[in-house]
Amino acid sequence: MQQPGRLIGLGVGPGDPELITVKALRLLRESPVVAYFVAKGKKGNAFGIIEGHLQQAQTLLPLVYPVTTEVLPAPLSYEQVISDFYDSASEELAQHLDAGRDVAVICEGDPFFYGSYMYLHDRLAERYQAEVVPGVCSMLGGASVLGAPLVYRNQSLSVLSGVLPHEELKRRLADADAAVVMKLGRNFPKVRQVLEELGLARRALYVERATMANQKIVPLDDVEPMSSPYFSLIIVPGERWQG
Ligand SMILES: C[C@@]1(CC(=O)O)C2=NC(=C\c3[nH]c(c(CCC(=O)O)c3CC(=O)O)Cc3[nH]c(c(CC(=O)O)c3CCC(=O)O)/C=C3\N/C(=C\2)[C@@H](CCC(=O)O)[C@]3(C)CC(=O)O)/[C@H]1CCC(=O)O
Ligand SMILES: C[S@@+](CC[C@H](N)C(=O)[O-])C[C@H]1O[C@@H](n2cnc3c(N)ncnc32)[C@H](O)[C@@H]1O
Repeated sequence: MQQPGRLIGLGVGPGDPELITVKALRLLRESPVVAYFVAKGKKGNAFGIIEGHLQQAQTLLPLVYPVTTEVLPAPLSYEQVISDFYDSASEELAQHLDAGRDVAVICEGDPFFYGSYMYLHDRLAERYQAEVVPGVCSMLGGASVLGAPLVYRNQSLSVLSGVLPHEELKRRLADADAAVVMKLGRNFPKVRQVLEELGLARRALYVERATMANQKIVPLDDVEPMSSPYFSLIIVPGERWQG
């Protein structure tokens, strides 16, 4: 019987192509099938990071999100559409794995840090051998380009989703020594408002597409509310410790 292929979750870092690990690069080059998530009509951030390393013989498997920001007509629900999408993407991968081919799923940043790969992993890792290669995640790429040490001594770091409702975000930020707020995009105006209400806006730093060629660092006050892209984050660094 044919030995099944390996499922490989491959972190490729936050954007700068030099921030990929030696191991990820080796496994990328060795994988006959390379899968990647991508929004409709876009090139894919993860794909853009590694495309220069691809060889002709490799099979490319774009996994195109059926929806990211679009409003769905009733009776479709976002959760159902997304869950069906992960089911069918998993089956597509399973066909290659059953045929003995390794599949590398390339992931922007780290695969297990808010990565879509997790949903494939949850569906497939019990059936196939799975290997995950960590990547430099966006908040660490962000801290480095912002020149912002994150946490000193005994401080704790809160990683928050900008999708949280106003009051919950406020409660969690009020308690945090240091924080990273992910998933800005349309959530940006709410997040900035919360930071202002807590008196944290002056400490907060904002970056779009950290470490990518089109990276943009803008003072929080100057960000156009509706122009913040999904690939942006805010860091509230821990108070400097006079060590
Ligand atoms: C709905 C929404 C809300 C939310 O974030 O919760 C959401 N994505 C939104 C927008 C959006 N997503 C993307 C773009 C194009 C970006 C561009 O190309 O510039 C845009 C913006 C646009 O389309 O304009 C692409 C994308 N998405 C993910 C990755 C990375 C990866 O998968 O690794 C990549 C890059 C792939 C690549 O290119 O490499 C991953 C995730 N995105 C999810 C949800 C989760 C999956 C669904 C689920 O299961 O719920 C998951 C897994 C995160 C998770 O589960 O935490 C939010 C609407 C917010 C709003 O309303 O404004
Ligand atoms: C679906 S999560 C993917 C996170 C990724 N797996 C990681 O390890 O960072 C997408 C969110 O990560 C953040 N993000 C990812 N890459 C980024 C980058 N290069 N610059 C700024 N934010 C980024 C944004 O907050 C975005 O909404």
